[in-house]
Amino acid sequence: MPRSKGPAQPPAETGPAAARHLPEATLVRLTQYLRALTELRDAGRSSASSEVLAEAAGVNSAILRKDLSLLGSYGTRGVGYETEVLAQRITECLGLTHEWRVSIIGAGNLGRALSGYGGFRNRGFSVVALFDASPDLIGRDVNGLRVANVAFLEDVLTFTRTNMAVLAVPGPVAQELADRLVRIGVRSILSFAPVVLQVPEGVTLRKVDLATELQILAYHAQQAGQTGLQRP
Ligand SMILES: NC(=O)c1ccc[n+]([C@@H]2O[C@H](COP(=O)([O-])OP(=O)(O)OC[C@H]3O[C@@H](n4cnc5c(N)ncnc54)[C@H](O)[C@@H]3O)[C@@H](O)[C@H]2O)c1
Repeated sequence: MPRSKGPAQPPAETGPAAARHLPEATLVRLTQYLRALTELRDAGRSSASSEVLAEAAGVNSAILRKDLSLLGSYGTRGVGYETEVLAQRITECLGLTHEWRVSIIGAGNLGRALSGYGGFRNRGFSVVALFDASPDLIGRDVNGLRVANVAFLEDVLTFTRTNMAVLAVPGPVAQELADRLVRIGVRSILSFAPVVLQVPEGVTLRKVDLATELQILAYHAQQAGQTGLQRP
């Protein structure tokens, strides 16, 4: 892998949390604790009990205490957790003290919407490039980014020091693009393409499928006795 030419990688995490792999469900909840801590801190709370924090995050307080103990954070009896200190601890654990430079491949409906989403930047993710293959889109200004020609993917990824990529392209081209990303040294890929992608060890691939989420919702709705309209 061309490490000298490829995109920048943040330094490996150090410290206690780096030594272990946290369970996926814990990682999801850590992002919820971080959001809750930020809200509590902005509201002037310098500390919060596990119950208050759990309620703000929408989780069970026993689970919260267990999750935070995995980070070595136990809180203080009678005081709870210091919001600033805990927010910093979670930020470090999630790797959010590093700069994450995200390129989006595919400037269609989804890619354009994602590139304009303001919530990435204030969580530490900068969208640095947007690519497409269509002559109708290449060169167009989208949310302050000029759509780059995917033919120059490797050069632009290197130039922009991209270390995370989002695939918002049709399924049939997704694997080839994932392979190109991996070859240039991108190790974190989020795919919206409705296909199974293969990546080598050491590359983290996450897939988002809103249809699956809706199907799970439908299951729960049905279990709760709700019914949709009968499909024709
Ligand atoms: N996972 C989900 O929940 C979810 C939701 C919506 C869409 N999708 C999927 O996301 C993808 C994008 O959806 P959309 O609605 O934006 O589609 P779209 O057709 O609007 O956009 C796709 C874009 O990809 C570009 N493209 C095609 N081949 C390319 C290549 N080789 N390199 C770079 N760009 C290329 C096209 O020119 C187009 O602009 C589709 O695969 C769709 O099925 C997933």
